[in-house]
Amino acid sequence: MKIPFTKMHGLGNNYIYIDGFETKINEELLPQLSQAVSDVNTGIGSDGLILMLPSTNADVRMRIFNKDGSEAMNCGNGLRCVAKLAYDSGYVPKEQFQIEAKSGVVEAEVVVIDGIVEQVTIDMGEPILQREQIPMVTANYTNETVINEKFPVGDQDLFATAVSMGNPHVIFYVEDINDAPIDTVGPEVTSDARFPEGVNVEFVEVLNDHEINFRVWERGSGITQACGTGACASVVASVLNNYVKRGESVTVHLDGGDLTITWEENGHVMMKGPAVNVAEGIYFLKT
Ligand SMILES: N[C@@H](CCC[C@H](N)C(=O)O)C(=O)O
Repeated sequence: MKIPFTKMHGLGNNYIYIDGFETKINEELLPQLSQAVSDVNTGIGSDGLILMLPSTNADVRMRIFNKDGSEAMNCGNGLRCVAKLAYDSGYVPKEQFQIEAKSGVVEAEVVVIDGIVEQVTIDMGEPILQREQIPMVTANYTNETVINEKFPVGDQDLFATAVSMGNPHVIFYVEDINDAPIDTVGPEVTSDARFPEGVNVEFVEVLNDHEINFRVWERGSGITQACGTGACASVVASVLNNYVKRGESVTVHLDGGDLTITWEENGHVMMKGPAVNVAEGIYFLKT
């Protein structure tokens, strides 16, 4: 089967995008297709697969599969790229519109320069802070929320803040982002039994009350250059830990560039950043 695709990235977090308005793929093949296209040696090379689809309750719908084939509930960088793809390809001929993800419907606004979308703002909605909804399981806990809570990993006592942006995130603060134990703690914590659905693992260095450094080990994909939902969760965590202020914008420096995130007074998290086309082509799926 020949599958037309667009490769896009948001700050280096790159996915293979398939236009599901045009191309219909058997549902059961999607996990294996994500694994196959993501492989840099035998596929195209990506952090996973994203489908842009018609929606019955929004203007367009996104489905996201990680590199390992697991389907995720949400993807911040993916939402910005789907917004660009939907607008640039003419499916959604307006600058403000709605995108449906598995985690719910969000509002998108595109910034168009010379007819092409360059930046996208997404209203990511309200974070989920209740432990059991993240979901995180802890024996005999006293607090409903998980803010700077002792979290032993091996022989170390780390301190965790947990936030869901429709998908689960755990944030650890470090003195220097360059020393973040991303390739040891990342893979260990992502499948820790305390997170029954797994978790995206983030390290944050606070630079000042408007800027943080950020690195991520993504559930299902490993180290990526950026994670939009993770950046949002990290700003929420940084408000909860009194490092930055609610209602003020924070620049998140990720490996692939910067995102501007604000946890608004009304409870919604706003994310603004770029969406970029890389290539178009045909993938040959062996069935
Ligand atoms: N890169 C994404 C998040 C993708 C899904 C995540 N790995 C999960 O399993 O929840 C983003 O930009 O938010």
